[in-house]
Amino acid sequence: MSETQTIQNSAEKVSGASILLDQVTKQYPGQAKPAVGGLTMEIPAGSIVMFVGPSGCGKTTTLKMINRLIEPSDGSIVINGDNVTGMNGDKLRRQIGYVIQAGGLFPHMSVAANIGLVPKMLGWDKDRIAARVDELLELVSLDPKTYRNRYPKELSGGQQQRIGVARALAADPPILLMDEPFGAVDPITRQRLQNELLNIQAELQKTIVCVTHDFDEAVKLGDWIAIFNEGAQIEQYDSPERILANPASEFVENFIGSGAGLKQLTLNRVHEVEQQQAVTATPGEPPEEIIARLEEAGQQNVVILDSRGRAIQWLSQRQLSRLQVISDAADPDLPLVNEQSTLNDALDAMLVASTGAALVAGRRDVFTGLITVNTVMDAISAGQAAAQGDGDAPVGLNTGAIPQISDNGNHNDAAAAGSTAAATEGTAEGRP
Ligand SMILES: Nc1ncnc2c1ncn2[C@@H]1O[C@H](COP(=O)(O)OP(=O)(O)OP(=O)(O)O)[C@@H](O)[C@H]1O
Repeated sequence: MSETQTIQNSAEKVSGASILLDQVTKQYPGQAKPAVGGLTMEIPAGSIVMFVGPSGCGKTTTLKMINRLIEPSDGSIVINGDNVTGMNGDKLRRQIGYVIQAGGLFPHMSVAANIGLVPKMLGWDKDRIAARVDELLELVSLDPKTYRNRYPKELSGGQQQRIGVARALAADPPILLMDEPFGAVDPITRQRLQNELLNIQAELQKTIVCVTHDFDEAVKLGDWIAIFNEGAQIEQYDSPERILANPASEFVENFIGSGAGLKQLTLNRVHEVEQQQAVTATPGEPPEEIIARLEEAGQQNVVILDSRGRAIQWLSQRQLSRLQVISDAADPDLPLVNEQSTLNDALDAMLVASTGAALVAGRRDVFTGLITVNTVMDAISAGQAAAQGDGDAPVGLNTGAIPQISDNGNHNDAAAAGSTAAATEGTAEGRP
């Protein structure tokens, strides 16, 4: 790939680019063993791939070789079919978003200047940069008027992290690399940021490679999870469902830890299951009219929505019958979940509120319906059954070149035989 080349976006809806690590090795000077040893790995366009594994196993080194912040000692990085190993590193990095813990923002630059950094380097004019900054602030759920002129120290940890994501997305790169992006925030903010990332991804379909220490985070965010052992040896590279249902080795079993059954709950998100419609009303509506509507619909409870369609109260017929007027006060204890929340989060919300259902909010927190305990239980059983099937995981191995793809789209027999032989010899092998 020449220095003037740019990464081409994939065809169709996916704006992400495919990445292939082709027999990549990193040997740091003075180290006995390579930090990354002969790693071959497909990262499909438009998917989220999570890197997990014990400390020092080579996750960050592998990530940083993709944008060549670390130069591989051997092997190549191929993006959308183009070998980028010889490309100018700075130019490559302007086309790959990079997010690190706590956002990695420049403290002396305003939010707008931080976000506009790469567009400015790319020579965009001022108006275009300003419009892009505002658009990205909206995307990460921060009001542009309030935040564009602030400095990083005037932001919470979660807000800094959002700006970090906005900055990485500024020039609309096809690839986003994230190194422990949510490591420095509290668990609730972390959950919210994870949900936001999933919302953004649903819209943008980037290729996201993310290093995390948190296996639950990997399960929640990943389309695919790569579990590495020392030297970036792949122990298993597969869907979260299948890793949980069929760990490839004792190492993976230990890594998942106890409670694999419960982790299944984090596999499904609220938007993937059916929601029940609810009777809704607005503040000021006469309670007796609402009761009449509930009776007609054969329902017990009504959801009160504010002027922006957000749920603020959830009242039973009995509560309604005692009220003169429906106020516009928001009940702080509502069992509220987001469409991107996991079923685990939804069950939690129901348990905390001692209710058999939770209220679901979609984009901009608009109420979309109810999720019930029964729906959650059914989804868990269905998920467990589905995880038993064989699927088409991307290739990940440390045993040589990527197997050739035959005309019918399968990896050919010779390569498959090679993989099997390697696996029998006890070499790390990503496909079960
Ligand atoms: N600049 C360097 N020089 C020499 N050795 C290094 C260098 N950077 C990393 N290493 C070594 O390479 C190995 C892999 O490090 P890397 O940071 O990629 O691991 P990691 O899996 O990301 O770890 P962690 O989860 O602790 O962040 C480690 O043994 C580390 O000590």
